[in-house]
Amino acid sequence: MATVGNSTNIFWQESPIGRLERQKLLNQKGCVVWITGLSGSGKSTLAFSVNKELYSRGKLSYILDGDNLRHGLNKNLCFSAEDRTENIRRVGEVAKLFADAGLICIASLISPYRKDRDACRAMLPDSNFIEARLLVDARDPKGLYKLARAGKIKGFTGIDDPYEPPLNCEIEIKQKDGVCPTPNAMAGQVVSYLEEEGYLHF
Ligand SMILES: Nc1ncnc2c1ncn2[C@@H]1O[C@H](COP(=O)(O)OS(=O)(=O)O)[C@@H](OP(=O)(O)O)[C@H]1O
Ligand SMILES: Nc1ncnc2c1ncn2[C@@H]1O[C@H](COP(=O)(O)OP(=O)(O)O)[C@@H](O)[C@H]1O
Repeated sequence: MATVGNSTNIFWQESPIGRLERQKLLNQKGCVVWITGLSGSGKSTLAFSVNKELYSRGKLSYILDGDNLRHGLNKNLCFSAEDRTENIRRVGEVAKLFADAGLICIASLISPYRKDRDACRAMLPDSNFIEARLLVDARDPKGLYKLARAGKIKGFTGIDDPYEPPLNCEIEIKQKDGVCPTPNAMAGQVVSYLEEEGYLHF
């Protein structure tokens, strides 16, 4: 008998087909690529590009994008510190399931708090949490910064809400001479890392 959180009398059920069998089937290793950065820094663009590049190499990945998940799984959450923490916790748990399924799970969320990202890292076995930080000038295609600067959106990350950069991330994507790398170049940096670390083969 076990108690987990608020659940009592629950038992873990182990399937005879496990992570290793699925990884062998897919000829890849499940992991989470966690993309963090300000709104408009290119998280979704990078996620799409990595997803496409992996697809072209016959590798299965799946994107968990903050904006999209707030249309469903996380539609009851707002942008208070408490709700952002719950947002990241839920996505971390879902990402863990996708990695266990053998997929390369690409999570792209602002995830502004270091402790929340570190909690997701701690959910994953071994070193299967790869944190990629986008350190580039944010763009404003949705006009949100303009609204936030005008005081029309309160608690906007980077304006009147905090962003805590990673202290030790696996991948940092930066501008060179003030120029942002192209989406393909950014994705190349991530895919090369996955290749070098052995995630693209079983
Ligand atoms: N207050 C505030 N602060 C930051 N962002 C805001 C806010 N309100 C709405 N949005 C829009 O929500 C998108 C970010 O959602 P996330 O789930 O990634 O955010 S978080 O990780 O919980 O902080 C973010 O999308 P991206 O621009 O793709 O990052 C915004 O479009
Ligand atoms: N590497 C890049 N080079 C040029 N434009 C980019 C690049 N990455 C993203 N963009 C553009 O910047 C804007 C914000 O990108 P997006 O991926 O939506 O960011 P985020 O998901 O972090 O909010 C979009 O208009 C996108 O087309």
